[in-house]
Amino acid sequence: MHEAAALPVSRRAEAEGAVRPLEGLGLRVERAGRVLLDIPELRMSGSEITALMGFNGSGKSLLLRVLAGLVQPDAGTVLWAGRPPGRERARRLGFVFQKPVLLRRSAAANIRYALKVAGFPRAEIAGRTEAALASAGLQGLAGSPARVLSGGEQQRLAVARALALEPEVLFLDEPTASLDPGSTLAIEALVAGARGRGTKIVLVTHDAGQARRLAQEILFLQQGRLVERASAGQFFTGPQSEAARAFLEGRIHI
Ligand SMILES: Nc1ncnc2c1ncn2[C@@H]1O[C@H](COP(=O)(O)OP(=O)(O)OP(=O)(O)O)[C@@H](O)[C@H]1O
Repeated sequence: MHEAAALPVSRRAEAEGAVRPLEGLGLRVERAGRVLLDIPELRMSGSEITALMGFNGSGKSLLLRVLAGLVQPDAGTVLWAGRPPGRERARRLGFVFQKPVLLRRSAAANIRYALKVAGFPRAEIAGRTEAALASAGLQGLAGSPARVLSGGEQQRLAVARALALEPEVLFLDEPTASLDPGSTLAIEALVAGARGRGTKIVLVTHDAGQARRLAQEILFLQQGRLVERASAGQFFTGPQSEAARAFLEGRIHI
C-alpha cells in the first residue's frame, strides 16, 4: 500500500501536497488615520481548522475579509500555497456570513445557481444540488423558498451551498452566533466533514466551546495585531498572552 494511503484523508492530502498553507505578509488596513490591522506575518496550516479569536473589535472579521479578498488591504499580500489567489479565487473559496445571504428563490435553486455561476458542468448540477441538500438535512425543503426557512435551516443552506462548490478554502464569520445548540452542532458537523475532504477552514468565533470542538489551530487577535498563534491544545491549557488569558477567563481586558 502507498504510504500516504494509510493516513486519514486530511493528512493524506497534506502528504500528497494537495493541501495549501494560507499566509499573509505585511497586512495593514487603516481607516480615517486609525490602524485597524497590522500583521507583519501570518501563516496558517493548510489542513487544519483555524479559529480566529479575540475581543469585540479586535479585527477578526476584517482579517477574514482580507484573507478572502473581500477587503483590499492598504499594504501586504495574501498567499495561498505560496501564490496570490488570482482571478480564479471565486471558484476556490466559500464565505459564510453570520446572517445567511440567500437569493429569493427556493433552497435547491440557491445551490443550483451557485454551481452554475462557478462553472460546474450542467450535467452535474442536479446531482450535486441533491447531495448538498442531503448533507445539510434539507432534502424535504428543496422546493421551499429560502426566505421561509428558519434561521438555522437558512444557515445550513448557506454552508451547504458554499461546500457544494468544493472550495479550497471556506471562511466562516461567526456562523452560529444566533443559532440554538442543535443547529450549531449541525453546522459544526458540516464544517468538520468539509475538513475531512481537504477543505481549509478559517472560522471567526467567540464561542470557546466551538473552537475547542472544531479547531486545531488558534490565532488570537488584539487591537488589529496577532498576539498569539498556537495549537488549540496549547491555547486552551496555557495561553501565552495576558489578553488571551483574560478572554478565556471571561475578564475584561483593557
Ligand atoms: N470598513 C471599515 N471602516 C472603518 N472601520 C472599520 C471598517 N471595518 C472594520 N472597522 C473597524 O475595525 C475594527 C475591527 O472590526 P472587526 O469587525 O474586524 O472586529 P471583530 O474582532 O470582528 O469584532 P466583533 O467580535 O465585535 O465582531 C473595529 O473597530 C471596526 O469598527
